[in-house]
Amino acid sequence: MVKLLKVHGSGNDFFLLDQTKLSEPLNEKEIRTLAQQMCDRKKGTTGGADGLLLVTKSNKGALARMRVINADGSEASMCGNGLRTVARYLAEKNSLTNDETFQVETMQANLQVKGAKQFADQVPAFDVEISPVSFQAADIGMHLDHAELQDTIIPELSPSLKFSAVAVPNPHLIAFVDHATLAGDQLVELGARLNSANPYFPDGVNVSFVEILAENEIFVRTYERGVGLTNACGTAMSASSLLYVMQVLGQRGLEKELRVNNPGGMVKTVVHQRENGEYWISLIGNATFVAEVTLNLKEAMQGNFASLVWQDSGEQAAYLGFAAAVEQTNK
Ligand SMILES: N[C@H](CCC[C@H](N)C(=O)O)C(=O)O
Repeated sequence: MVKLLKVHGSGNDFFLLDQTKLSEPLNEKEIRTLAQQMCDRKKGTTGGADGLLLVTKSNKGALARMRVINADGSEASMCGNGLRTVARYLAEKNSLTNDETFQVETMQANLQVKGAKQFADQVPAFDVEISPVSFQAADIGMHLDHAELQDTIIPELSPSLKFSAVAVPNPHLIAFVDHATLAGDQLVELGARLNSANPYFPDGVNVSFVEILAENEIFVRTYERGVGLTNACGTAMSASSLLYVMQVLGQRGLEKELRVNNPGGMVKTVVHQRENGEYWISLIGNATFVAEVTLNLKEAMQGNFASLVWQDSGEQAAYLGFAAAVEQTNK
């Protein structure tokens, strides 16, 4: 029997598995199969998840490495909401204090993480670095007639929406929209189209619609590659904050705390610029441990969850109270 955690950041939910605790680490095929079986929203007895987060040893001097496996078994380079929960897991595992900064290795970079002030009673929060940022079509996997895309109409995608594209390093396609468009069907239509066989983003892309609510406040809704519509996507909220600062606020938006609402709750972001001009983003939000899940990995890989034991942490009730209060202030 193996212990996993069911975790979430803004309702973007994952199973977290510490591979270093297994006597025999899973191979690539087993990892893919486990993610597909456990994340299935209909088959799993636990309601599934958006993905699987794997904690492994770092070979690049970080405290540990995080791998992100989407619900369909594909691997993402990063996960902002997931990284907050992995940061909390590692801080607790290594008995670190809340303000101690440490590094987590991800596919493209070692990222700085640290504890943050809790969002509410029993709603612990973490602050994680989102980087590297690139606007180059090649880094985004974008095959349109543009080397970069900033606030531009692309008739093949929509006759009226203006799109921007950025890798953070997950690939994101983002449009600022009005409320009706944010809430309408277009996001799912476009997300589904660009994440099945298509000439523009052959490897898929995370698609987000963003509504500006106030000077320091936006709402982001995302259709994720490898998953579908999610409650929230951390890298999408970071990418959207960056574009909002670049295209709307300008210099005065740098180093400023933004409030980013999403269907699963709310996070805060801060956009920074290094001396060499490169941008990076701080993503600050809840890191909730919903339950400890004990199961037999071999059985789970076959979609058999009969011997699974679910031990609730009680944190989710506190999170739901917080999310309800956020929704109330948004009305
Ligand atoms: N939900 C994650 C991102 C997953 C990205 C993934 N869907 C992909 O790029 O394939 C987040 O909080 O940042």
